[in-house]
Amino acid sequence: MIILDNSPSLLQFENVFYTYPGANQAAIEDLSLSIPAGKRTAILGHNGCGKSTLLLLADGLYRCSAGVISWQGKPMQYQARSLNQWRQRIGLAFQDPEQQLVAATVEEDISYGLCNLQLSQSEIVARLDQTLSDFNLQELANRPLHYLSLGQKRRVALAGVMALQPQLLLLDEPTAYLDRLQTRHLMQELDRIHGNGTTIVMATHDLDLAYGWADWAIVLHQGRVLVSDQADQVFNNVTLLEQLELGMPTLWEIWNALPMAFRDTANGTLRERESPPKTVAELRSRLMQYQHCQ
Ligand SMILES: Nc1ncnc2c1ncn2[C@@H]1O[C@H](COP(=O)(O)OP(=O)(O)OP(=O)(O)O)[C@@H](O)[C@H]1O
Repeated sequence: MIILDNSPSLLQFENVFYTYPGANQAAIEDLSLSIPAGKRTAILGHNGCGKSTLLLLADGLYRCSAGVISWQGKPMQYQARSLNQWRQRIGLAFQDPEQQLVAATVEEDISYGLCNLQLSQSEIVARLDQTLSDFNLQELANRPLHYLSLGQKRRVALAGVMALQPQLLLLDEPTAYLDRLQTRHLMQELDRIHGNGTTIVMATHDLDLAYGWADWAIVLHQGRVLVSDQADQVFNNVTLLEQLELGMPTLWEIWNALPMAFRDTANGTLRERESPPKTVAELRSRLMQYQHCQ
């Protein structure tokens, strides 16, 4: 079921197909979706369901075998010049930052993309400085990339994408291999980026992460969209998530395992069902509120 959001759509896929050379089955099959502007969209699904392929198609790195991919209604053109413009609007951070980083040092890598935009020297320097500061990379600016940890490489790769000031940021499993602290830092960076007006799409199989972060969710299965809807609606669709064996977000499960009385909130004389909490802090605060009322 594909629900259309009221927000204007930035990116649309219409009946898109993609088959890898030599493969006998399509990785993306008759896929239609719309990415709402201003939202945090999570693309969910098992390994191999087509998340990375979808993002590579969205960035124009792969060309669909059939169907149309459009930006605000204008179909993607695959000539080098059009693709260059396309990629100024849409930035993609790869699952593996090693595939993204091309230069010798942090500073050179971030400058590389800026030089390709043919900006003036002063604009390049200004954007480089701003990006190093935004991503807290000043101390690493001259560090060779091969000396960096994976988490640092991810930060540099994301910084390189954001230096180009895209309107839409695509992230492929951005928290893979990151520890909890690095994940927290990344999510804070994403909050800042989103707060500055960038629409974000994140492909992930981490349901807990998506649950706490997304306001829109798309579930992929075998190269097709099964559902595209408000994240709360998707996470409340127990039948679908269980059928796909995707599991349920941990906080959602804890909340629903609590006795009914915990889950209702006093509102005057009425008691209303609250929506499940999105963070552990929210859950704790609601439990304390409940104990306080007893
Ligand atoms: N280079 C390739 N050549 C042939 N088939 C590929 C290639 N890359 C991916 N595939 C196949 O395409 C399908 C979709 O893969 P894709 O990497 O897009 O899935 P994914 O949802 O991103 O998986 P994961 O969560 O493991 O990253 C899978 O069946 C995969 O085996």
